[in-house]
Amino acid sequence: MKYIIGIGGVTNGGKTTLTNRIIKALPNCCVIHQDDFFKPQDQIEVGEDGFKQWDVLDSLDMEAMVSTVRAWMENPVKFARSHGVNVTPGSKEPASKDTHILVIEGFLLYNYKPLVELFDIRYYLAVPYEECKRRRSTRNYTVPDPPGLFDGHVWPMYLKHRKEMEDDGVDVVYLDGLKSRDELYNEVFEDIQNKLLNCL
Ligand SMILES: Nc1ncnc2c1ncn2[C@@H]1O[C@H](COP(=O)(O)OP(=O)(O)O)[C@@H](O)[C@H]1O
Ligand SMILES: NC(=O)c1ccc[n+]([C@@H]2O[C@H](COP(=O)(O)O)[C@@H](O)[C@H]2O)c1
Ligand SMILES: [Mg+2]
Repeated sequence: MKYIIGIGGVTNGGKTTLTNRIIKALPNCCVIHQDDFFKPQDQIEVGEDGFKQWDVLDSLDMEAMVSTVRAWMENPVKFARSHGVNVTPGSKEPASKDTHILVIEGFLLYNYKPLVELFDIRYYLAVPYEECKRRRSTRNYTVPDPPGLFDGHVWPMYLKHRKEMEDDGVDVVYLDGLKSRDELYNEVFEDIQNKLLNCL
């Protein structure tokens, strides 16, 4: 069985932190980080507001990202081996036989049609404005945020994409990013275990 899990939501919601714990706990589990698909800086458009438009689908090579997901779907064992993931042989237990899991994490997972339909379950981490702004101010991206980027571009784009996703009726499981790392991990891990058992 193949199972694709999305961990999406707002920047600094805790997606990467949660993902890194979840993938360690699941068997035969590969991961794809959307951050790895940002286009080079010189290809990022500058908006009328003067800011580089990082937080839009055009800043990402989404075709390459979907191709990577499809490569996993076609041959998860080959994908795992070529990405250094240990593949354990299918045990005789029905609950673990030939189960392959892919976790995809990123801030714009559910606004791109060819990707959104590939998920078996979609988690969505959210944190309020003040906390998001506070966490973001401590982050060091490969390209540092210029002054005013959060209020001028990042937060408005988050609200826009979230509204589009909700208007499109995308089915997501909301997670409260204010909960502790442990609480989030336990909640999501338990939910995944139950979903996997229901699938088998
Ligand atoms: N549950 C949490 N509670 C408080 N801080 C968190 C939590 N999860 C992550 N963080 C912190 O918030 C920041 C962003 O986390 P990160 O996992 O990189 O988020 P994202 O990938 O969604 O941008 C980091 O400084 C991280 O240590
Ligand atoms: N990885 C990069 O090359 C890069 C560059 C500039 C901004 N960013 C920021 O990364 C954010 C998405 O990543 P997180 O969800 O982990 O915060 C976006 O809000 C974007 O502004 C990333
Ligand atoms: Mg991240």
